[in-house]
Amino acid sequence: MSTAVRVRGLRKEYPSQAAVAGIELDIRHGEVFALLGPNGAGKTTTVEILEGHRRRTAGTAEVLGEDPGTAGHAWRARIGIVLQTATDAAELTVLETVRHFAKYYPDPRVPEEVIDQVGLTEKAGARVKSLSGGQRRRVDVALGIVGRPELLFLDEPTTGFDPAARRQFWTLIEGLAQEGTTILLTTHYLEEVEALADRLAVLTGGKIVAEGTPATLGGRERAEAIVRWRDERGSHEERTPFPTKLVTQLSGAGRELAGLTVTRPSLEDIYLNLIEEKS
Ligand SMILES: Nc1ncnc2c1ncn2[C@@H]1O[C@H](COP(=O)(O)OP(=O)(O)OP(=O)(O)O)[C@@H](O)[C@H]1O
Repeated sequence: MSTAVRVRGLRKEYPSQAAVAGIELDIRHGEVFALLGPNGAGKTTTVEILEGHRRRTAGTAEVLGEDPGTAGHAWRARIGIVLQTATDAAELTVLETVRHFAKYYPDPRVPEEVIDQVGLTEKAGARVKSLSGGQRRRVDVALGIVGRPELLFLDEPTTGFDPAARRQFWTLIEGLAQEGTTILLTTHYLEEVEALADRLAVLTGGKIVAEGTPATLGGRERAEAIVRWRDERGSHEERTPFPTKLVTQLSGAGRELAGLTVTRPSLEDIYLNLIEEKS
């Protein structure tokens, strides 16, 4: 797989602080990559530089083979963007809005199909300004994908979605990924990362502090398991790298262990540890 996004030594300095303080990033074609980090970590700044919407102070960035700071219309037609702030509520209907945006692209998706994919078919004839916040966010997603982008930027795409809409959105993203779309996602939802991302990077204070797959981030796969059980002496908890061995010993000759659970740290546990260590 070749590289869709390549970033070296990326910096963005404001008079008061460095919002991005030297980032290296490689995202392969067809990959779903998540950027995570607390508020103010530099995620949106990074993504906006890669979209060509913000100038960098130093470093290099290559997105679909071009420098986003100087790339032109043809490049812009190959990327899709869902910004953090919702589309201005217009007088146009959902269908009119999606049709309007489709005209900017050389090979757009069929507007009605896109509206169906984001679950807004019943609202196709409604004015965008009459929609709820979560429904408007779905319009944003529709506008981000109508141009059939090779690379899709999603900045906190599911904020304001109800749980069912979020699941539906994940299915949509999985479908786009299967078609080969490269996706760069920022989100605060760890379960979203677990469901969608092939790889992720954690950003704090403008720096990448960890990178990996959801299963391996921060040594997650090597983390000790916690075994909990109860017996006549009370509740017990033991940490061990070998939970199967411990459970086998405890259960002896088939003895049933009351309240037995074996847990490993969740992605959220790992993430929160990383953030705490670095702050
Ligand atoms: N135009 C600006 N002028 C000065 N500082 C800015 C500007 N834009 C962003 N910053 C600062 O840069 C830092 C990074 O902001 P950024 O929006 O990239 O964070 P983020 O990780 O996307 O946060 P969130 O999760 O809240 O969206 C913040 O401290 C922010 O205050």
